[in-house]
Amino acid sequence: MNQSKEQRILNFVLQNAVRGDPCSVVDTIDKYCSQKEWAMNVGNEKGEILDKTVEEVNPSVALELGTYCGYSAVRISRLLKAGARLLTVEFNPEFAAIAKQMIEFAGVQDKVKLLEGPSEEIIPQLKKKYEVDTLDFVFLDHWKDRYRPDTILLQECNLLRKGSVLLADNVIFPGAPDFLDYVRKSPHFQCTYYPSHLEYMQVEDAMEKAVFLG
Ligand SMILES: O=c1[nH]cnc2c(O)c(F)c(-c3ccc(F)cc3)cc12
Ligand SMILES: [Mg+2]
Repeated sequence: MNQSKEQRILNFVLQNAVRGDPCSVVDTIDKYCSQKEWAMNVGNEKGEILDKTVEEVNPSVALELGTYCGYSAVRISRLLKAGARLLTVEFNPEFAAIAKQMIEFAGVQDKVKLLEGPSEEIIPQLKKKYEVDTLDFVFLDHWKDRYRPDTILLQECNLLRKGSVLLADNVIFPGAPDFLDYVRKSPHFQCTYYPSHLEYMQVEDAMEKAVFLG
């Protein structure tokens, strides 16, 4: 049976990146996806905005919604301090299987817990099943129609504390207008807009940072 694009990306990393070196994994995925096949990794330009936000927050507990091939899970976890952890949620089992191998090859498996299933089912389990108190950082990079409901669900589950930082990818393309409207109008969030470009393309995109005010 012929390979999926995601399997081709993983194979390229296994053959060309340095095992145990997260930066080489990130750079190798970017090389493949800019030169051979486009894929929906956050990419290097928006990835630098992600890096700066993670470094600023320096989270002990981080959540990612939308693992895909593991690019941003590797990118985020390479910046985490000793003992800090990233929980990453992926709905698609094929993507989750690729991401698991990507995370292990990068050598960040001790910092990353990959949770397979729909975000709306996993978020309510984080406190009891995954021993989360509150989240310091949340990267929203899954399905654009879930950004707003999952942000509300995180609040309902008391997973955000004063200062928790949400960072959302693709708020321009494909776009998450209801999410932007919600966080920008809410008195509980302080928002910042970061214009950028769609990964590997000269198409406008942006990221939105929303700090929970309690
Ligand atoms: O579904 C997505 N989840 C998370 N991130 C995405 C992304 O960064 C994209 F560019 C895109 C995308 C897909 C097709 C296009 F033509 C343009 C952007 C989709 C997603
Ligand atoms: Mg994205």
